[in-house]
Amino acid sequence: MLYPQENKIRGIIDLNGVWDFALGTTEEPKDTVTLPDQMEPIAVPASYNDQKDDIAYRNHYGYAYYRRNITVPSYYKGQRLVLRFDAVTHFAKIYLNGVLLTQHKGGFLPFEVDITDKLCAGESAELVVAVDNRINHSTLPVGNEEGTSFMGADNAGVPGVEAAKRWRKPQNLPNFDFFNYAGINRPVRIYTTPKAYIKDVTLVTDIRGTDGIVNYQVKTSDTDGQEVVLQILDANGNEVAQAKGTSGEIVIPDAKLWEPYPGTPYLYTAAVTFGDDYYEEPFGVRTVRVEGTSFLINGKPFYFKGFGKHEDSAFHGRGMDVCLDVKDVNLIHWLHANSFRTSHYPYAEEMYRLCDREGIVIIDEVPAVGIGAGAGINPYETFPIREHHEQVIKDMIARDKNHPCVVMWSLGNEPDTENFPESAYEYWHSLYELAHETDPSDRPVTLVCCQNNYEKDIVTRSMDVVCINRYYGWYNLSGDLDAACYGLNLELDFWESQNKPVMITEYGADAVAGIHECVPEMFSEEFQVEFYKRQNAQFDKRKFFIGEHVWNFADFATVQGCMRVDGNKKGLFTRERRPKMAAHYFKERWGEIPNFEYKG
Ligand SMILES: CCCCCC[C@@H]1NC[C@@H](O)[C@H](O)[C@H]1C(=O)O
Repeated sequence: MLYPQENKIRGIIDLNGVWDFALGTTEEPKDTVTLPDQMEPIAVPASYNDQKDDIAYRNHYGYAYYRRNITVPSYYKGQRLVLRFDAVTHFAKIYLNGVLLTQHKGGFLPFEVDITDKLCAGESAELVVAVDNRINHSTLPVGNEEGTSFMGADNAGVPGVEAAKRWRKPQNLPNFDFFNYAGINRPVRIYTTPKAYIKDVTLVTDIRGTDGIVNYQVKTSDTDGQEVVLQILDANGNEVAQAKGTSGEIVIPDAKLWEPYPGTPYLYTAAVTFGDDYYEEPFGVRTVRVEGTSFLINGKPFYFKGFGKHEDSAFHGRGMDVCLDVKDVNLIHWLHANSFRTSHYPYAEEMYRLCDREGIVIIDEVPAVGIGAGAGINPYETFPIREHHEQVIKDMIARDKNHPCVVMWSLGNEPDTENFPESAYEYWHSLYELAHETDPSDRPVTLVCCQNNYEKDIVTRSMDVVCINRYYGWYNLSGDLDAACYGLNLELDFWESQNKPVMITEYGADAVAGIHECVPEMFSEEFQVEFYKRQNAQFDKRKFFIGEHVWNFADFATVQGCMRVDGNKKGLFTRERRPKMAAHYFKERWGEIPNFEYKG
């Protein structure tokens, strides 16, 4: 799916700004919608939860309604009009002049609808978005349907507690550790194209000697066979190659490669012309593949230095904030980091475009988090999520397939892979194959694994890269870093025998900024540093170990719970991006670790 673009042919009508808003109920609006008289202001894009200090906003459960008028200027007469939502979390029903236009399930990927025959140039209409924030066993991310949220506490069996759980209003119980922010979290736009238009562009790059190879495919609307012309422009806008036809191979002589920062992330542009339509797609010439226990970018063994992140900030909630994205990218450079995982959902397209430009490597993850319910319930037999899971994998790859910064797909985070190993293997291996089949560039595919019995888990070892989340010394052996390193090394011995590249995709300790101890203790900044120092020393001894992603880049919001101190405090930075001691530690450590050939 192409990102909306304003150029010499295509136009954009920006629908961001202040809309009207009202909380609804759990009753689903049908084919028509009527809105309450009283509505309040709401900013788009942003989650609605923190835009008003009102527990009803914060803890809402069910539908919420957004409304605004839209107008198509008359100078777009004769153009095709497309209404595009970059993300509405989690389920959206879109109404034009009160009549249902479309609907979409999934809160982290774009959807669009052609409104050419619904709204004429020079006309206005009322646009209404009904958004449902409820999560359960059929959604991704997964919500618990009874009991508690992830890390929630309970005293099951106590009469008063059990009665209160039956008495209380239905509410979201996230089976994941991030606040269930909801609403129109990313931009809304109408974009225009000619009636005969470019539907999609696919670019697969390779390196042959000093030449760059671009295998391309251009999909177009059905028309009378007008010609496709594809120009490759260099960073100065000069044509370096050209091809005609809807698909083919283009050679870029002496190509400049896309290299991760502090290398040069050189970007070319594929300028596509089809009839009157025109679209420019930036791309980079680079290769990615796994070879033995190495992860090769441009044929060189890459070492991941970075983190799991979140789209999370004050006021915006999970709403897109390009200022914060630029700030975070600059902090990534400041840390001498080179990568991050889009935990636990695909991020806004603007962040990938920024990382393409800045040479930051991304592991791209679908919102498949929370697939597990303990040893008693087999989620693979009871959670109705398979079809939706396949859809989000296809949609993520369709959206992000041309980004040079994306080097691996993650099928999900911390599912249950040990209690029902055969069911788990069948579920995840078929999704692994689907991702490989779907990606034209056939990137490596992984699944991020939770701290578990790695000897029983037959899924994690079957991935192209073993990605483990481990909390030795935090969630187990708490505070005892000697025992933690002993246990960690036993597990690393196991992984050494698997002959796969292994990276840690999460490890960390909550540190409340400002808590200091001469003798490091949990929740102090000193302990967070000591935790990393000790465990990194173990990783450094293992050549098959190809990366360290700390959890998390920054503190972030979660549901309330007795294990969360105003959210999750495992950040290297506070939520306001103030560095803790651990940020300074990693800046020094990562400043000494090269992107390539680390450990020889
Ligand atoms: C009991 C062991 C579970 C460890 C799971 C650790 C969790 N991984 C997924 C992340 O989204 C959480 O924030 C992280 C944590 O809690 O800080």
